[in-house]
Amino acid sequence: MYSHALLTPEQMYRADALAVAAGVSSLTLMERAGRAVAEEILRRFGARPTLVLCGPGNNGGDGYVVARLLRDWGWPVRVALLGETARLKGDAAIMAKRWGGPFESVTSVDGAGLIVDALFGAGLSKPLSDQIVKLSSAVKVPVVAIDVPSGIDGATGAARPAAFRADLTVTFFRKKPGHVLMPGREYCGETVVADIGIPDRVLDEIKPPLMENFVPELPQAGPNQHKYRRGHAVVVSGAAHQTGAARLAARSALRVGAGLVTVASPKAAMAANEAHLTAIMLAEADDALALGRLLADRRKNAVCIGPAAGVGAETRAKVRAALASGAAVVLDADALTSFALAPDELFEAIAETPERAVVMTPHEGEFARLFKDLVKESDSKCERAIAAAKRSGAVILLKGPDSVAANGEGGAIVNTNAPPSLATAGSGDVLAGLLTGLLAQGMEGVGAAAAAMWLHGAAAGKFGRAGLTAEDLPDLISCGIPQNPLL
Ligand SMILES: NC(=O)C1=CN([C@@H]2O[C@H](COP(=O)(O)OP(=O)(O)OC[C@H]3O[C@@H](n4cnc5c(N)ncnc54)[C@H](O)[C@@H]3O)[C@@H](O)[C@H]2O)[C@@H](O)CC1
Ligand SMILES: [K+]
Repeated sequence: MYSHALLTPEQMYRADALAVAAGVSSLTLMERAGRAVAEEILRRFGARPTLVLCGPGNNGGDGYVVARLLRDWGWPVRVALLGETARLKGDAAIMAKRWGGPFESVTSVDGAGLIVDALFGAGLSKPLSDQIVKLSSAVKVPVVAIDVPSGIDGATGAARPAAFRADLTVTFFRKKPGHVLMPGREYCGETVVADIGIPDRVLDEIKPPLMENFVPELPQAGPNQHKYRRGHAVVVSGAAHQTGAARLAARSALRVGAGLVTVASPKAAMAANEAHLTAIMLAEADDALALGRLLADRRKNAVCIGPAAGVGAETRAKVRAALASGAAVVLDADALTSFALAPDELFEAIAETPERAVVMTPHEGEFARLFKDLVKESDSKCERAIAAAKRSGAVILLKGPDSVAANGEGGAIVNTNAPPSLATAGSGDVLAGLLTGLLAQGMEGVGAAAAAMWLHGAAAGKFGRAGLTAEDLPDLISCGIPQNPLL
């Protein structure tokens, strides 16, 4: 159940402690951790002069194990220690003794063909010293980081100045948020999760609420399926010269399996929409009142508003009409910005019908407009999204290379399959459409958000060459949606 879980450093300490309580000694965990790192190194690199940089805590302890094993396997290994051997404690002191070789001070990386970064892991608590900053800036050879690259916050992915840039990071039991959130993910290079014998059942006690790439079961059309049972999605069109975004969203909703999709268009944009739509239906809804009337038909069970909707009172009124309809609502782009001066009005309107799903899909700029005080550097992207979900009563899909979907109960899913090619005009409209299509098929909010961002990334990944445009994306969804795309 917790195969996709992410553990904060605190939760990882707890997992270690529960494993120890269950009879695995902490020294055994350290030996296995170091062995796992050494084996991953052996798998990727030929023997070469290796410098293991060891810090004062247990991350350094893992480093001594790596040094001993590589040396025993015939590698030329040096160990540099930050601090003094006399001050080492517990398991790290034991492993330093078992290394049995000389200790250098941490002054230079000259002569090394590979660096093992065992300076700081979960225990990083302050900025890197000038001495370490100088050292990390001088590294020109491959770096293998133990647990996390030194200088990266395992809980948030934040990078201290001159954090180590690893080619490979080996962590233990489960990834930490810092391995998947930016910029941490970039500093980790390839991340490998090693099994060090912590039993999975410790997670039943910890109940980690954060996950990576978790996609719930997707809706499937059965043999007796009828289009009216697959939901009816409505996408609100922008003005006459701003209709493309809504059509991209509408096409995506249809591709992802909504039974019917209607574009609700202002009168002046009818001709433009009509000229471009075939399988997707078109209905005139010139103002909020008309949109409310259209949505009074309860078979229309999911609405998307925001893509090129325009910023202002008209969009605010349409958002209120969508929220009052009782349908699931996706609020994107201009629908969010329209409430920048009065976010509480939006949250109050959401609170009026708490039983239906509302999902907001802000990028960082839109997020900052609605949740100014939640933009704190010390908080992880997951914490910010969860806090925003709690305040707004909506599921928050906070977009970026590390999109996060969070609900008000404190759960969050980080998506890591999105290639950089998704940073293209209209890509967000497709995401909003996928989400609307999944909600129309009855998925609950955070599940639909997780599935939409995963399918979005997977579609872009399938394109597999330069030149991806948002128009390509809906058709790449059509390659069949497996029951669980991660299997
Ligand atoms: N039983 C366990 O808890 C296990 C822990 N393991 C390893 O243990 C690590 C955690 O060990 P620790 O909790 O000892 O933490 P660390 O080894 O990450 O660092 C803690 C030490 O570094 C100092 N420190 C922190 N930031 C500093 C900075 N910027 N400049 C100078 N000194 C700084 C702290 O004062 C403390 O002495 C994990 O990352 C993992 O590598 C593994 O051996 C697996 C088992
Ligand atoms: K490290």
